[in-house]
Amino acid sequence: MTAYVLETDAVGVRFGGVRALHGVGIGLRPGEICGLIGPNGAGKTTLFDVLSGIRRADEGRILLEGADITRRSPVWRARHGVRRTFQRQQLFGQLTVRDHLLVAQEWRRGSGPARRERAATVLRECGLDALAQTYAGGLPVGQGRMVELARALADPPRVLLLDEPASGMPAGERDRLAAVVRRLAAEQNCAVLLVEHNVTFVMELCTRVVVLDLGEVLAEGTPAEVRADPRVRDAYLGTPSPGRTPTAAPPAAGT
Ligand SMILES: Nc1ncnc2c1ncn2[C@@H]1O[C@H](COP(=O)(O)OP(=O)(O)OP(=O)(O)O)[C@@H](O)[C@H]1O
Repeated sequence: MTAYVLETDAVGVRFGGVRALHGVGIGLRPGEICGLIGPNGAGKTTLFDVLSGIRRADEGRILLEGADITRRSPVWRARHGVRRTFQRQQLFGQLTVRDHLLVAQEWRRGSGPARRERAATVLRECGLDALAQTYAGGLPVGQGRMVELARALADPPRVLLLDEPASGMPAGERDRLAAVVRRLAAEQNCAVLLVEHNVTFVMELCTRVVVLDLGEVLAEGTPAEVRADPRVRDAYLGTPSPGRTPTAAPPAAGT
């Protein structure tokens, strides 16, 4: 029995001549918060697409608790607890915040009162109760991201993939986001994989970090190990060692 709840085995994806992912093998353990970082174009979103089933890998396999789910649809995966958010917000402007959480539970066909109670609990945990009746279309970006997180939690996930969840959030909301994610991992044993360009946020929140560069895993380890790795500094952290030009602008620190 594998220790991983979700893992990739030698995953490869090509876009014509571009090798977006090559031989990628990562594993997520229940209850861990893992950061996924790397320069623009490293393959982070493509990996999320493959994990959530939106894109089919050209090579390799995706395993959920050891079972091959490579050919399973995004809906199947979501119903088996693999949830994600997107880099670009995906809210329904004409629905209220609360309706987003009710719709997310619809497929279970549980009782209406139970779903409403669950929605109220999650809204409270995410600090959104005051916005329950607000239409999502008018929300500022940071609050919109929080609603996306709440929607992903409405039906408790086993794996949560968060694509730049803190972008556009003021510091106070970022703290709440971090608290919600920590509780989810610690209390519900959910595995969290988080793409984020705010390196300070990643290093503080995550227990492990995977670094992608040019479609391959460049390094992985604790935040301290990854920060100290000269290859990561060269490729991403913006402190190149002599003789190499960084492939991307240095990421924002603490913004
Ligand atoms: N639909 C597509 N068609 C062609 N090439 C693509 C497509 N999607 C991604 N790519 C290419 O695949 C590579 C990986 O892109 P991806 O978006 O996964 O990187 P990323 O690490 O998420 O980047 P960013 O940090 O900018 O979001 C890049 O070279 C990108 O240009």
